[in-house]
Amino acid sequence: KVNEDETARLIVDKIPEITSIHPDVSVFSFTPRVIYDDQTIPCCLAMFEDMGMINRWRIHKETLVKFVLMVKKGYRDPPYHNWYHAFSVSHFCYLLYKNLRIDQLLTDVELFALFVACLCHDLDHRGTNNAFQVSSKSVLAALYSSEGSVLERHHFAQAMCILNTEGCNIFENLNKRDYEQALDLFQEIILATDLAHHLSAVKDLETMAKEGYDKSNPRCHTLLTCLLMTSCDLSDQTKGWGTTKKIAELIYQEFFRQGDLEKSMGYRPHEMMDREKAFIPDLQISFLENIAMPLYRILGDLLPGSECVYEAVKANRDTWMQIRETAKHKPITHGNSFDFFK
Ligand SMILES: Cc1nc2ccc(C(=O)NCC(C)C)cc2n2c(-c3cc(OC(C)(C)C)ccc3Cl)nnc12
Ligand SMILES: [Mg+2]
Repeated sequence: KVNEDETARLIVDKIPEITSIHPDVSVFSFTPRVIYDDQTIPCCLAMFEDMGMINRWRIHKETLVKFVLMVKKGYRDPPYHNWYHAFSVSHFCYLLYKNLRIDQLLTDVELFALFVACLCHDLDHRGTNNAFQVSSKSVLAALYSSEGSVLERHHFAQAMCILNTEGCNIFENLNKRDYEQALDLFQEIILATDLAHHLSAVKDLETMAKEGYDKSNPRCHTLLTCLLMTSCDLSDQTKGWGTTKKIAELIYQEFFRQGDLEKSMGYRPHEMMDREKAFIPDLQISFLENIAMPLYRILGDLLPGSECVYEAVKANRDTWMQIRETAKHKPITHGNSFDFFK
């Protein structure tokens, strides 16, 4: 439940000038996770404002405040897939807008749908993945497993519930055409955060990177919007080593809890979810080499000026390789997988 006085204060207070949140808030190296929890909503309002979305889409401030508050409260508190993940993902979308002028490649409806999708893309995440929904016969699997992307369909459904809540529909003043397009894009972008969907699109993304972006081609718009969403989703990997290390701790806390659940259900968990088998440096090196680096490589090919982002991800992969060498030369410890995080 959204408490009244918190809403009232946010509505009465002026939306802060974005640089008053932090002077470096619009540079790629800035880590949004340093922002205090009670500053995250004012920062979201400031990002909407700074991107000109409040005026462009005639969003009532009260509606925007209620919407963002409902979204923040719509996240549970697993180690990784919580509100701070959604907030940091949304901040990277703001960085793409401020630094790479993506407003010259996408329409303003696509940009708006993308930023709102960043905020909502993991709503009500339980800290377990799609495979677990099916193996545990969860309610979500019962609802969505026939179509696939079980979690992502739920995240979208939760977002629609918020938009359909009295006084929370930030799309309400869009004309009919923009409204329908925005909601279609919104769903498509959230479904694009399913890793399986991304992996099936990589070939087409690589072709587009080679042939170049054609602004008049609708397929290019769809591919780019999905690529920008997944780039935002993984953006913790584009910061310094301190963030990469901290995120690995959170992700494997979440993965190992799922593995423990799977063991208690009589299943043998995936190695990356088994705290007794996982060797995190190897797992992170393969995730960065097979998923993250190719993704930001394509982004760098398509968006001049974003090469620095790819270089940051590569540097983090290199650091994991150093960690791996050191950890491998240590005597086998029978501690748990987080030992080298000490
Ligand atoms: C630091 C970091 N390590 C990860 C290590 C492994 C995996 C994983 O699922 N491996 C499964 C095997 C079959 C490949 C994901 C990881 N991961 C993600 C992530 C990305 C996702 O999909 C998009 C955004 C489309 C790429 C979807 C869900 C998640 Cl949790 N975000 N950060 C991470
Ligand atoms: Mg997700």
